[in-house]
Amino acid sequence: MSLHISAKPGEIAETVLISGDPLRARNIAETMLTEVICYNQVRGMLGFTGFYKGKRVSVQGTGMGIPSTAIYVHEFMHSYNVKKIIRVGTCGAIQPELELGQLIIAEAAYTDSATHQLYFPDPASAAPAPGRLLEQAITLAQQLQIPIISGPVFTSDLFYSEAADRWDNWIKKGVLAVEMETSILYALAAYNQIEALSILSVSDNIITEKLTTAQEREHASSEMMRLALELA
Ligand SMILES: O=P(O)(O)O[C@H]1O[C@H](CO)[C@@H](O)[C@H]1O
Ligand SMILES: O=c1cc[nH]c(=O)[nH]1
Repeated sequence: MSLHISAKPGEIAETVLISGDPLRARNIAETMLTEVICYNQVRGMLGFTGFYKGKRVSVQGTGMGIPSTAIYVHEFMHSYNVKKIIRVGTCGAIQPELELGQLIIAEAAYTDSATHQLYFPDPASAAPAPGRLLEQAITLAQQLQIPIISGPVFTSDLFYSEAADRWDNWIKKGVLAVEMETSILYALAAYNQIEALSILSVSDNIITEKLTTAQEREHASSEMMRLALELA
């Protein structure tokens, strides 16, 4: 047991899918896994372990943002010996051509978060996806004929921005989308030499102002979940 996860030793698999939304974690467990156990309900951050095509995998809600995600990623690595973490999240696209539901594989994550700068002091550099999951996911998506695009994302501490020009520089740099967890996942995973990847589904386009509902975000894209589970 760790402070925020009540799983007994051995109850969490070596590969964990994480999602900001704990109800998305439950949805993945209920619809895609067999022989499921719920190993965590502490603070409502649901965690489940089950099997996908015979392979043991866990899925855990982390809550929103860098500080909350850092707690779960730390406890997975240091208390449960987790070796691969795959984020299945939603994001707001900042390139106008990106449609709702488009899957993005985060090659790297920029951020202006001060927490992240404890690991990556240069805010102009992006944290790359650590390990081989990135190239494996791109190959697998081609084999499974799941349309994806890969590129950099931006991890923000703010969901709502008051500044109208907040994204201008990042749009010019070719950043595809904004979300709130990937940079710390990549930084902590690299620091501890484990593998990590974020697969994101576009839930809104900040430029065109197209939106999905909260319920659609809970269920997100079934192709994203399939790609993540095949990768696991
Ligand atoms: O869908 P999830 O995984 O929660 O990810 C995105 O959605 C939340 C904001 O609505 C933030 O956590 C952001 O990163
Ligand atoms: O962080 C996020 C996630 C989804 N959509 C956004 O606009 N921002």
